[in-house]
Amino acid sequence: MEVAELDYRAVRGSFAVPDDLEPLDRHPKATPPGEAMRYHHALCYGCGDDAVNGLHVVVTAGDGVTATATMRVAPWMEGGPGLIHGGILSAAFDEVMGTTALLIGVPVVTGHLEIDYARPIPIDSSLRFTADVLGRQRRKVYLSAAAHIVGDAGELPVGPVATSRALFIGIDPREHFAEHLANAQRPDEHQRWTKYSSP
Ligand SMILES: CCCCCCCC/C=C\CCCCCCCC(=O)SCCNC(=O)CCNC(=O)[C@H](O)C(C)(C)COP(=O)(O)OP(=O)(O)OC[C@H]1O[C@@H](n2cnc3c(N)ncnc32)[C@H](O)[C@@H]1OP(=O)(O)O
Repeated sequence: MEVAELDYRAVRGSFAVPDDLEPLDRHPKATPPGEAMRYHHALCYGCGDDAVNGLHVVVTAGDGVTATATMRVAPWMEGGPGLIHGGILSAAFDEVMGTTALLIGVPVVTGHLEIDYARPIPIDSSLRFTADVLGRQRRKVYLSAAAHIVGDAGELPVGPVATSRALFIGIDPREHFAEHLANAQRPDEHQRWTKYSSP
């Protein structure tokens, strides 16, 4: 089978925050600071309580357009011996920032995500994330985040173990997810997001 060559000039991915950002407001109904942000469904790979193979990230709203999050690095997340797999960490950043964007009242999907891996992250670590909405332009929402290993006494070390930046794109969930709903593990749970009834 012939494999089409990827034209890298056509790849849109880049992270550059534009100069002419629109004013950013915390949505009046956003989760109050200090409370858990629970917007996804119970089987969400990133945050769902019922996702047996999930990350179980817990995101907590902060002040303004910021949030914090926690995740324990479980043994099944191993990549290099004794260390977290880099793709798992990127999924955690994706979840944290995609949820943080909801503070401005815009449901989003990831358009571009980039990670800098600064230090190895051991299995059994507790990670603490901080995330900020940097700005928006039309449907484009720009975020950054950092991860620290929480010490035994709950303290944070000086430098982050990883940092991330991402561009998320605002969507209408009813439109965006409609044609894929039949593949959901529990299609009935998504009725509030979709305008079509499940099969
Ligand atoms: C059923 C119920 C579920 C319950 C939850 C419902 C509520 C949802 C709430 C919250 C969910 C949050 C979940 C957070 C955690 C997980 C997040 C993920 O992992 S999401 C999965 C991975 N991401 C995708 O699967 C996207 C796949 N891509 C697409 O679907 C499209 O490409 C999409 C929607 C992103 C954009 O397509 P277009 O046709 O709508 O819009 P265009 O015009 O192409 O882009 C809009 C603007 O964005 C720029 N843009 C788009 N992609 C870009 C990129 N990669 N790099 C740079 N710019 C990009 C464009 O240049 C354009 O910019 P200009 O306004 O013209 O300036």
